[in-house]
Amino acid sequence: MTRYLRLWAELLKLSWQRERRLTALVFALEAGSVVANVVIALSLRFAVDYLIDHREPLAIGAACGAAIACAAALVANRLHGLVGLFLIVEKLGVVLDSRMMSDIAALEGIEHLERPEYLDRISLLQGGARRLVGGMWTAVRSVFTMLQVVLTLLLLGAVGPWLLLLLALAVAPLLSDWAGRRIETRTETDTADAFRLQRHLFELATEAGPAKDIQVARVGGTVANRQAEAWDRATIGRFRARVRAAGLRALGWSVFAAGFVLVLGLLVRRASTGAATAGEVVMVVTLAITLQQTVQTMVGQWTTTMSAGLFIEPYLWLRSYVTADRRLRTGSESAPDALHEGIRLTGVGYTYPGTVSPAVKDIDVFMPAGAVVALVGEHGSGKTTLVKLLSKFYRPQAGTITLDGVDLAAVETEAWRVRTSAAYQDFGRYPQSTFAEAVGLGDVAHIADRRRRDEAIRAADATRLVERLPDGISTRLSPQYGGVELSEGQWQKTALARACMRTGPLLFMLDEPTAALDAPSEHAIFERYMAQARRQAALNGTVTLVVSHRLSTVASADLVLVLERGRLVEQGTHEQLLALGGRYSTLYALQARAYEAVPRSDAVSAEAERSAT
Ligand SMILES: Nc1ncnc2c1ncn2[C@@H]1O[C@H](COP(=O)(O)OP(=O)(O)OP(=O)(O)O)[C@@H](O)[C@H]1O
Repeated sequence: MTRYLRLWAELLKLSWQRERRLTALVFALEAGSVVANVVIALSLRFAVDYLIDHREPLAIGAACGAAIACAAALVANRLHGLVGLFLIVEKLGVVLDSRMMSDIAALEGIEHLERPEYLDRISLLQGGARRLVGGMWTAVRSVFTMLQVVLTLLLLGAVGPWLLLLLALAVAPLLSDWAGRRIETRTETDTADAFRLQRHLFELATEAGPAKDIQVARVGGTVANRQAEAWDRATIGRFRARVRAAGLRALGWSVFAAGFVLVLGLLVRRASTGAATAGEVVMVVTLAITLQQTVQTMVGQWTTTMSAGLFIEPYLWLRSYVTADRRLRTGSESAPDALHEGIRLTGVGYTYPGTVSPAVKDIDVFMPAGAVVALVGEHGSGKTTLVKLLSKFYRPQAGTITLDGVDLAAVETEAWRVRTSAAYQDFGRYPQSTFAEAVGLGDVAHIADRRRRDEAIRAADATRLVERLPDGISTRLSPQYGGVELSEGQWQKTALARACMRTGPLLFMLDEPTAALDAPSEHAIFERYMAQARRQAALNGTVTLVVSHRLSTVASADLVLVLERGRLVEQGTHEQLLALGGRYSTLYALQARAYEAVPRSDAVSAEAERSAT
């Protein structure tokens, strides 16, 4: 609870700093509403008693006081709804949302996007900022509600201390709601994975890409059934929890209602014997109704506050995750300006969290400055993992990576990222941007540098692609944003051009950059990269690391690394590896035979395809 209180205090401070006047207004409205309710009860009491005593002017004055207080309470409530809920929650929600986004973006690693238990929390946080701020405001309101309860009880106590019994009765609905909320929250967390699964399956069946696979494989029915099962698992569980919680709440309210009837009966009996005045009876009835409404409000506020816990927990988790990430940040040294010796991996090993076998193990390799290094191997052999380790997305659990003898872990991650360029296998697409922006994002500091962008486009063999776009580089990359839909190969060329935006990286990584392109296209692009890599190498010793499945394409690399089940099994030049007659030469011979077997007509159409792109 202290964690929640600390968070609310922080959010309140934020509200005060950002929206001082509105925050003050909300506080004034809350206080006004509390005072107005007390004034109503007291005014009604005096109005009735003065009336019975035949002091009409005073009775009229008291009745007017009640009417004015009533109107003020009404206006305060309406205004509060507008100012408190809309302006503050909306405005602060936006601030908090962007804070969360920058926190997530500032994380060095990518585990939070890959591990299901982290993803669950991140997906809960999407759009949760308003609920968080709303929860804080509800907590503030409940302080005023409690003040209302205290004042109401003081007035009731003044008539007869036994009337305080009403408070004890009011605890019943609060307790029952607390128990109900616990059941609901627990079930929501337990069913979060089923909920995520059903959403994923729904998207799978309704998005153009996977829908094609599903249609061809004729598994639409299976996907639909699985989605329905996951949906049932999530919703039936949640429905049952809600029914149980509703039962508990009904019980709590029944206890309160029964006690309320009893207390009122007793009071009427006292009035009939002259132990209480008629004005007091009216005041107690008014106060009892206020108390009942206040308790109901309190329960509602409690429910809202606690349901915000669903977002507070992941939010607090995110903050401690971000803090831990910052603490774990190893590097403080700046990245070198140029590589003179090269990049060395010594005994590097990494096992993904939640898995048993290492994705890469005992990797010992030296990539000399200026070298073009090809990384080959079967699917799942650890190529991408190595690329991610070199990008500092993960920290090696064993061994070290050094740059000219300096441990990469000691180099500040931000500085290292600025000195790397990469086209990853699962590259980003940015469909809402223009082609120029999608390329320029590769080096935001130079996003408007036309010369650099044109060179990047040329290097990625994307000049003809731009010529075919209806608005050239200003074309938006999605029909939804008034642009065009790119093919997979065209997206890949865009990602490649983006990777070429940054000049002078120390490490240039291309993780299957041309997988969606035809062989001649890949060959042409690779040749161009090789020329560019050599130029870069001469300038600052750039190491170019290319992951590819087409061995013929990477044959001219200075060093070929062959990975098998996470281990580096062979390394050398293409010729050395062929002479070795091991894994590489077998794979190469297999691929060469397959190419020889391609009928000429296919080769011609591949060439024609290339010309058309
Ligand atoms: N995020 C992850 N969580 C758990 N295991 C993973 C994750 N990413 C990869 N792996 C596992 O690590 C191993 C190496 O994967 P990696 O992606 O590095 O292989 P790869 O050689 O790049 O494969 P491909 O050629 O298919 O891209 C595989 O067994 C894979 O299942």
